[in-house]
Amino acid sequence: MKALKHLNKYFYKYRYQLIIGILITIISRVFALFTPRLVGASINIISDRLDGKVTDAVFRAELMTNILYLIGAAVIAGIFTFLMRQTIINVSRYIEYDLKNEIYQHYQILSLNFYKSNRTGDLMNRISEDVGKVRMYVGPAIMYTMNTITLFTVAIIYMVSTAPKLTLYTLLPLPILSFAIYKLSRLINNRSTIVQQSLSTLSAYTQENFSGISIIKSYGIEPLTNSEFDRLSAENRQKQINLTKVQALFFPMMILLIGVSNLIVVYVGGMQYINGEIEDIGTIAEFIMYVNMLTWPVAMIGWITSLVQQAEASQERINEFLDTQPEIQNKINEPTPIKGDIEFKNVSFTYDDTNIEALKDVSFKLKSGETLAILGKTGSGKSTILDLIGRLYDVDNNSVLVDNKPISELNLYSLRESIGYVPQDAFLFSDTIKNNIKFGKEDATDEEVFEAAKNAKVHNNIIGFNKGYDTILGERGITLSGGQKQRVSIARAIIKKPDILLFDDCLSAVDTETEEKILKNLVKLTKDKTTVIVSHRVSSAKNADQIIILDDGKVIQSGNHESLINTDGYYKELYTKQLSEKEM
Ligand SMILES: Nc1ncnc2c1ncn2[C@@H]1O[C@H](COP(=O)(O)OP(=O)(O)OP(=O)(O)O)[C@@H](O)[C@H]1O
Repeated sequence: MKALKHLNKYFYKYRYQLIIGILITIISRVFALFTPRLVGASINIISDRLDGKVTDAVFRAELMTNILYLIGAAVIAGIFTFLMRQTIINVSRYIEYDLKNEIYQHYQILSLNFYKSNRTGDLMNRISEDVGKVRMYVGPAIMYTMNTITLFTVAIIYMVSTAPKLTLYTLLPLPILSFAIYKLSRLINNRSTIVQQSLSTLSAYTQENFSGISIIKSYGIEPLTNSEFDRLSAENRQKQINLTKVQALFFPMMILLIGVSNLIVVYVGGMQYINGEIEDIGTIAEFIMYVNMLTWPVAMIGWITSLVQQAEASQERINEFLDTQPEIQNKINEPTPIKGDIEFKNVSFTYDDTNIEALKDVSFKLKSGETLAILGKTGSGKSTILDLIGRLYDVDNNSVLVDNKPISELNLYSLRESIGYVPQDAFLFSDTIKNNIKFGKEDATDEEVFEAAKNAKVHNNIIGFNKGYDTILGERGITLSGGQKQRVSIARAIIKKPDILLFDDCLSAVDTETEEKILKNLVKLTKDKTTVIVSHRVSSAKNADQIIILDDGKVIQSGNHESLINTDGYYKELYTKQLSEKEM
């Protein structure tokens, strides 16, 4: 139960609703338990009438009163049972909502490394499946526990006061029932977990195939994917059948044990009545009703135990993530305005997970408003420099400085707010084009959106779509071309008007003519902004104040366009090669 302690703060938050819920549960059960007593009393009065002990008038009056009480008790018990669900189950839904938000907010602050070491499916599972299992503890488990305790306490008081010996015999099979249900529930849960796992394998496989459908079609491997799907599906079917087998045992077992209890009541109760140990025949009817009312809650004890065990396991998995501390911590609470000076002082950086030394002794200094272009072969460390400027990873020795301060001494959120980042693989959300651009500035007006799109040279493409800026992208909508995606992504960054702009090879899918036009616009827009452009093309770098060339994490050349084209080396070779390609 240690892991479930995490939920105590929520129980405290909803304490009043829970207390009311518990009181309502008690009231509903007390009223429900009037029924057996009233049925017993009604049979007794019938028996008395048959024996001539009461007059017809008394018989009619008493029977009628009992019937009215029975209806009244059933109605009240019904209303309170409704309210019981409305309070306790509602609280469980509130707690489920709060817990999901807590987990989601925590996910948001965790560092990139966390996302690399955990699979997306697992993150999703913990926030949906596991939270669902925890809710079963918060809601149904608590509700049925209260239900069982109240029902048991009141019923046993009534039963012992009526016929103590018969009570003992009646209750004998119940612990066996509870134990059997517990065992069965565990078996059911184990098998459902196996079914869940096989379902997620099946859906992960299907999802991946749908995403890569164009590859599957162009390679003509549909028969292969069909037979793999068939295999996974057959596996899942077998697991479902195994689960159904044990599930099918649940009700027969309950019916068997209720039957045995009923038999005991009829047999032992009948013998006691004949022997004169119990006075009224109505007691037997009353006890049969108790047995039937108690069987379900007793079975519940077994079920609840297994629910709590599952919730405990799920909460443990949730806590494992909630206890994970973000590697990148914000140490400064007050916002720090950012000017945009950037300096790398002999920066070396190794990725923990791969042990790849991506940067080796890299140094450069960029004043606010200046532009730096980074060129180099693939895998030479260019994107890593941008990641370090956005503090997606921390370097050990305070060697990355922004505004002359170690980057870790700036407010993390101020830093990130001041950055407009265009990644290498433009990611667009399944939303309208307009909202995708406004992502950079939520309160942007339509005019600002159009202007950003014009500067990114994508406006004309967008207005060419039937729904223009309201065109939905992604799975539910149209697919943009690689170059269009990159340009929407640029518009998203420039609409923000950030102090620092980071472009990661974001014009690679754009033809050179459009690139030229976008770069022209960017020169105007980034005049007073610190800009870092990663590229494989000289055309993107030539206007920069500074250019550095990386090779295997090291700076092998630096300078500006003029100086570099006059020096033998990577830049000059690239320039000559790209110039001749252009002329061809
Ligand atoms: N998140 C990461 N985790 C571990 N290793 C990484 C990570 N990102 C990059 N690397 C490694 O670090 C090295 C530098 O990668 P980086 O992405 O900075 O290169 P790049 O110059 O931007 O390459 P490209 O031009 O292909 O985009 C590569 O060897 C890469 O495999």
